[in-house]
Amino acid sequence: MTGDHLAIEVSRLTKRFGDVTAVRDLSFTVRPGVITGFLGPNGAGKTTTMRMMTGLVSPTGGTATIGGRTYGQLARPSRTVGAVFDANAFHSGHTARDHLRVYAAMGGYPDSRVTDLLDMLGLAEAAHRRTRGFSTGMRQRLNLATALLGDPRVLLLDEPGNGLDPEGVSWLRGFLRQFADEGRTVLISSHALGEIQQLVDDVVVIRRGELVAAGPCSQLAGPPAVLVTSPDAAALAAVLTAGPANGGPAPHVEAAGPDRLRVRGLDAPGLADLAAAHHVRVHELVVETTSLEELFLHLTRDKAVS
Ligand SMILES: Nc1ncnc2c1ncn2[C@@H]1O[C@H](COP(=O)(O)OP(=O)(O)OP(=O)(O)O)[C@@H](O)[C@H]1O
Repeated sequence: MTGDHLAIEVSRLTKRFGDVTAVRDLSFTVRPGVITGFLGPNGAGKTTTMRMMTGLVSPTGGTATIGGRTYGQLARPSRTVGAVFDANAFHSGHTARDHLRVYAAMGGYPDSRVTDLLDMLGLAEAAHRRTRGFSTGMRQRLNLATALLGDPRVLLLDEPGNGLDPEGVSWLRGFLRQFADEGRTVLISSHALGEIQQLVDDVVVIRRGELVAAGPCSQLAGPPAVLVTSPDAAALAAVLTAGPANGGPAPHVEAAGPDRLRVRGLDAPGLADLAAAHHVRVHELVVETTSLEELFLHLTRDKAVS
């Protein structure tokens, strides 16, 4: 199956609940083969959007399709899309195996699939324990197992990092990476960036139901800046702003302290070489990358109303 069959396409999606517009004219694409983070502050509309992707909520306007089809148009939806929404949606008296068997029976999947998934998600030893005693991490794994029953090619996870310990996050990262490396599509929502920053390749950022930014993290964050410390900072700034001898664009330079400059548009080796060529002393070079956290705060900050 080629990638396009696995892309999620959200087009002019809108959802109103009475007076509340939870999602407003939202459009973005989620591509297969990578992990996409769906980010936004609490109440931004992430869950509502994901519920519309899976037919649990019907849009007021627009469409959400998977491989060109709405959820309702998919022949066997659980073979295409697996979704995890609520970490606590278990019958507390059921064991992990019971829980999976109920869903397997509903989807028409064999018992052997239940056994395989319990193994695959590290739940084999807990298979006969009642879910009421499960930790958050175990609940998340069981939810994931449920979503994976149909061996779907698209996985939607709503706040999967919630309550996971570092080991759980690391396990989830490995699991999702493998899933994406097989060319499948992964969309995971979060309002807590720290939880998914190490996990995602692309991001879709929304705020108050509207798109704020979308694309690969590396592109959104922009090229890294280089912080250079030099006792000859003024001389270095002059050399830099004069631009390269070949007439190419000059890097952008700003003061970042008495002996420091922040330089964009020239990488650290280029900067060091240029300084050496002009006999300008350099004491320190630090490459500054914008973290997703900073980007997110910047993008979702409430702008002053003019
Ligand atoms: N069934 C509903 N009826 C009325 N309002 C709703 C309903 N579901 C969601 N909303 C409202 O829509 C808005 C978006 O909610 P949603 O749960 O989609 O946001 P979210 O980004 O997932 O938030 P969180 O990170 O807190 O889970 C909120 O204002 C919420 O109160």
